[in-house]
Amino acid sequence: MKQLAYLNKFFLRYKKHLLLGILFVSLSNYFRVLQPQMIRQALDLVVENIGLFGLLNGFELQPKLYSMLGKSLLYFGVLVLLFALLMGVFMYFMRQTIIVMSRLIEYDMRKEIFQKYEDLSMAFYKRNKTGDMMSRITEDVSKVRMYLGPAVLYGINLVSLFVLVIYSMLSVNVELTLYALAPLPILSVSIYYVSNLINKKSEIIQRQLAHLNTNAQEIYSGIRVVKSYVQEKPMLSFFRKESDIYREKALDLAKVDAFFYPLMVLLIGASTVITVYIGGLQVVRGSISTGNIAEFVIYVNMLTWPVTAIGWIASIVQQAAASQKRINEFLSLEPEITNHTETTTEEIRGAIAFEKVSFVYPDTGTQALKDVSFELKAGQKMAIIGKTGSGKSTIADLLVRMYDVEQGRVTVDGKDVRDHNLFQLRRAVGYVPQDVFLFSDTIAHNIAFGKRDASRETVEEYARYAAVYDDIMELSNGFDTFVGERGVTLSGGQKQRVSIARAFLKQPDIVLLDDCLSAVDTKTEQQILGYLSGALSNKTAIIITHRIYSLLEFDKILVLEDGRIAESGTHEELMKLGGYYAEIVEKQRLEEVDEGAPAR
Ligand SMILES: Nc1ncnc2c1ncn2[C@@H]1O[C@H](COP(=O)(O)OP(=O)(O)OP(=O)(O)O)[C@@H](O)[C@H]1O
Repeated sequence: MKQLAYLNKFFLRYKKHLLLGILFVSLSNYFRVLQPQMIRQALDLVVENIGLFGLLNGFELQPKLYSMLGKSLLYFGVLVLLFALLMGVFMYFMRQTIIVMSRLIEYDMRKEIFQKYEDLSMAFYKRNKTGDMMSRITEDVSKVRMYLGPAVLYGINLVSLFVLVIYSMLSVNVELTLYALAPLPILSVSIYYVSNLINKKSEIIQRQLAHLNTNAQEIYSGIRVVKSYVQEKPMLSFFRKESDIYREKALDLAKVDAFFYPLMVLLIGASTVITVYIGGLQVVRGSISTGNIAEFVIYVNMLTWPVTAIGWIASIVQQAAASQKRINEFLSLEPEITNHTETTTEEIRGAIAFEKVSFVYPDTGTQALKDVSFELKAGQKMAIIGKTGSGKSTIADLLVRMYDVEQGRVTVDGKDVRDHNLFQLRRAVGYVPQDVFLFSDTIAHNIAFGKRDASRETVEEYARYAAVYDDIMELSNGFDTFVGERGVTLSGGQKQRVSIARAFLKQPDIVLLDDCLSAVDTKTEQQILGYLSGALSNKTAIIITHRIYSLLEFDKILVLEDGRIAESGTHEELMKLGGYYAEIVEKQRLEEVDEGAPAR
């Protein structure tokens, strides 16, 4: 319950809805309780006049009494209808206030959680599974919404109806009230247990369904591997096994579910029988009227749903508290990477320095960089090469502050990256990460991702710089072609170039390309590098690569080995050194000779 206190700020924000809701619930119940009283009066009128009607048999007055009785009954009937109508109107308003309030809070909460997710750093994304994050923003919020809307609504309804009905019952007869209400607590407790059981079983089913979905999704994504290894049948039997488990659990739930209504009907039946029995004796004793029995039977039935709802509400509140606990866990997290600096008018020139930087990935404890130092003046170009896992991408991550260094310092224009305005710094860097990612949107929107207002001409211009224009024009809808989930309609090289266009369009002060020319042929590579050395000649660029680019004259080349700088210098210096770099250049030259390409 403590967890749900977090939601109070939302109740406060929408207090108008809540207060009006309470008012409408009470008014609706007021008119509801008036109805049995009208019925009691109508019944009493009939019972009282039956004897008189018999006595007047054969007399002229009998038809008059008949028509008078008919008119009175009609009057009561119209009143009951009118009250029912008023009750319905206020019921409509109560839903329009409380349920609307719950939807508005749900909307606010989703936005809040989404924003929190966006603020949290990369380390958070490494630690948590996407499915878990998704379920907190969807299922958990929906469960909390059930508390905010239906549970609050039925809770208010329960209290107001109880006060009104029990007051009306007690004012008729205390003893009959106690007898009539006796089975209701049993109903409430049993419903609580049954709905708890239903919820537990539903959760198991939900989990199994999620598992089934994940499996199916993975099989579809890896359909190429499945088909080429002829694993369709084993996959089907695996899916069937998981589906069988789901079916068993669903049937199990159906059994418990089937108990719900019979149990309710049984206990209401018990209440009605007791009311008629004890009420009948009271009528004989003369302490209540016959109409009171009917009135009580209606009251008891009126209380059935709210009493049933107690168990149901308790179960919803329990679930909402568990969900809110999970949501609060994320909301209370503080992002490791934060911005402490106001936006400045100062432009980033692009001088970069790493000063004795060592870095250990917090989640795995892997030491990725050890004592790395280098300096790059504004406008200089640098290549980083090295074996896989040597720490190249980590340098890029530290520069754009996906992580912060623990030892040493990373500076841009002589200022620690942590003292720069985070967003200005990131905006200044045109970063193409190694794992290229395109959104399920049109190619044009993907390219204009960093500058949403870019015109179509601009998008096309940058697509040309990234040497992907012709490829895009060959697609059926050109720049309006929709890129499917993770860009399935594009080849690896095309995806890389679309991401490069996206980075170039930002007109960055620092270009950071992480191994993003790997799936691109030599001619295209030359086109892109030509843009870098031409139009972007005064911009700083760091290119992480496995290949040596002969076209681009690098001011500095770093060779990383196991997180340390093993070699550093210009092409000529490193060639003279005769180390890893010279070895790679030689290997590449031989390959090019083999392929018949001109060697450098
Ligand atoms: N997010 C991460 N969490 C934990 N460890 C990581 C993470 N990213 C990289 N590492 C580890 O840090 C080390 C350096 O990785 P990095 O990605 O910087 O290498 P790389 O030189 O770019 O490799 P490649 O050429 O294969 O891309 C590796 O041992 C890797 O396993």
